[in-house]
Amino acid sequence: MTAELSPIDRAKYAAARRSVDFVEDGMKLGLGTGSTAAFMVRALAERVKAEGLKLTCVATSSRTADLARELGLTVVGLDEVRWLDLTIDGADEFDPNLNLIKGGGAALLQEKIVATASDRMIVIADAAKAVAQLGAFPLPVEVVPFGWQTTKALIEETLYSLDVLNRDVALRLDQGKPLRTDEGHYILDLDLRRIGNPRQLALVLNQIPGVVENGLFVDICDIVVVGNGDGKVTVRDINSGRIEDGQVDLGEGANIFADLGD
Ligand SMILES: O=C[C@H](O)[C@H](O)[C@H](O)COP(=O)(O)O
Repeated sequence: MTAELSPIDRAKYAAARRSVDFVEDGMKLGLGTGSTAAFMVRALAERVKAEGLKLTCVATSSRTADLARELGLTVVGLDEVRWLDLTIDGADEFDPNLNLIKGGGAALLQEKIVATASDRMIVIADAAKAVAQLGAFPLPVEVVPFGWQTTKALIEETLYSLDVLNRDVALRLDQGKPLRTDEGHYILDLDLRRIGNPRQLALVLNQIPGVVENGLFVDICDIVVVGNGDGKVTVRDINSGRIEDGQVDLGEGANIFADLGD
């Protein structure tokens, strides 16, 4: 079954599978959004079933909440628990300092709130998401629909004042209409090619009226678990500097992949 999966999906599964080893009984857990996070939710549900773990989960999107509930996980609102032990989520890019671009799946707002309210954040990714400098992936910025074109112009002016050379800003569409986030906002994708100073850009963008949040996660992620198509995984902890290599048995994913219909 796993042989039919693309190498990228095997890499995502490997990272996801390894990440759930960090989950302990009784934890309050943040569940990320996206294809890698979906593998994690499935791997987590298998562990919960097999070991009878008692977990309280907070989802970062309606999609993740639906999937987690469907798989029998207990999902509550963030305000019911206030603080989480751990959040596991995907990313669109991560740099050597474990700063991230997130929001490719339009869930960056809830993702940032949940990750910030967690003792630790683990990012799970295939190796292609590792970059020397953030920015090849267009940076998602969530804006309110009211006056969004004015907000877009203000963002462009701000990028100009920061000497950002490439500053293409595009409204994200879904079937020809502006994509709406779970909160009803729009997403502007900033194609910047290179982000020299993610901390500065994140702060400046959030000063612009109409901007709700941006997809730069600076100093939020603690651990990255990087998966490869052959099941090899590397765990890197930015706080301790520890790097650990391991291997995930891709055959263990057979149930999960079968559920996906692959
Ligand atoms: O809004 C979506 C999230 O930030 C995702 O975690 C991110 O886009 C990575 O998604 P995927 O695992 O599908 O590449």
